[in-house]
Amino acid sequence: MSDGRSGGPASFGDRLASAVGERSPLCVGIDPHATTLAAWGLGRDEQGLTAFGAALVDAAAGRAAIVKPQIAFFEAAGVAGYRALDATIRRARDAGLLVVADVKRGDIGTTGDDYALAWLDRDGPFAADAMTVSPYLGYGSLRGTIDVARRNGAGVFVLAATSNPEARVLQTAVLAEGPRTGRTVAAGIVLDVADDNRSVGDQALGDVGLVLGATLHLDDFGIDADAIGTAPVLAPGFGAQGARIEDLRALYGSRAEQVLVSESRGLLTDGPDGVAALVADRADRIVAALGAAA
Ligand SMILES: O=C(O)c1cc(=O)[nH]c(=O)n1[C@@H]1O[C@H](COP(=O)(O)O)[C@@H](O)[C@H]1O
Repeated sequence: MSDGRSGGPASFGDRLASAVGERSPLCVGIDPHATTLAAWGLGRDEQGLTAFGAALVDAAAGRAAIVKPQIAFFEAAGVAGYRALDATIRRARDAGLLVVADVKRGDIGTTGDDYALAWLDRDGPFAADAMTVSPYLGYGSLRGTIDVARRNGAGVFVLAATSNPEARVLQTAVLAEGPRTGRTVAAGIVLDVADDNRSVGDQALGDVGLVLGATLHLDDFGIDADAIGTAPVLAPGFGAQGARIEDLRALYGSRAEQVLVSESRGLLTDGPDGVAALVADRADRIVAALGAAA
């Protein structure tokens, strides 16, 4: 890994910007659902999960910036699943892909620090480039996690407005105290993340990203797209959950260029041999959507 300006590892934001520029802002979800494994003739065991991961990684290589293994589907197979996950992450890194571990971790500070070391330490067991984290124990509880990430040239994606409909009542609630009084919970998180990225200078993309689902309208959550600042946006919800790549600009406005279009099940419909064509289709459609007038 090349050195960054401070002599440490290159930042996640800079590495992500390069990966997007070289390939595309597509994030290929690696979600080995039991039903898909069965349909593909694979077992929910080390061999089957490793084969699934390899098919997705090989299809993503050269076209996607990043892959996102959903840890739940590996964890469901226990220790064997974690061995398959390890093989999948290594294969992705060897292919030049960035990896965001979709673990949705979040705990009190001292506990959170060890989650971060487990997933993001460059010499740690998984050494992913980024992980998803939940701020619902308070944004401040993520401080140690973000510090570990930055020290390792890694990043985090903070859940702000998630794609699932049942999140809305919580994430649109209005804060009654603190510096973000009067803002929605989701908008408060967006502002906290933007401040965090601003605090480390002038990277084109920050190391602290946001999860803003593509199934919702930012306005409905009280979020102003400009407030996102330099945060990269992980946007699940395309494909199986109904969002359309063609709506990228309508959904994310001034920040559409910072969005990682994330799709999982939608890339699995044509079997292992069909993934590469679907990945290419999505990458082309993103380029077309971003090329279209705002
Ligand atoms: O953090 C995520 O990736 C995530 C956040 C969110 O708001 N909604 C969401 O669906 N996800 C994840 O994104 C993936 C979506 O999968 P598909 O609906 O099959 O494309 C799953 O792994 C989800 O856990």
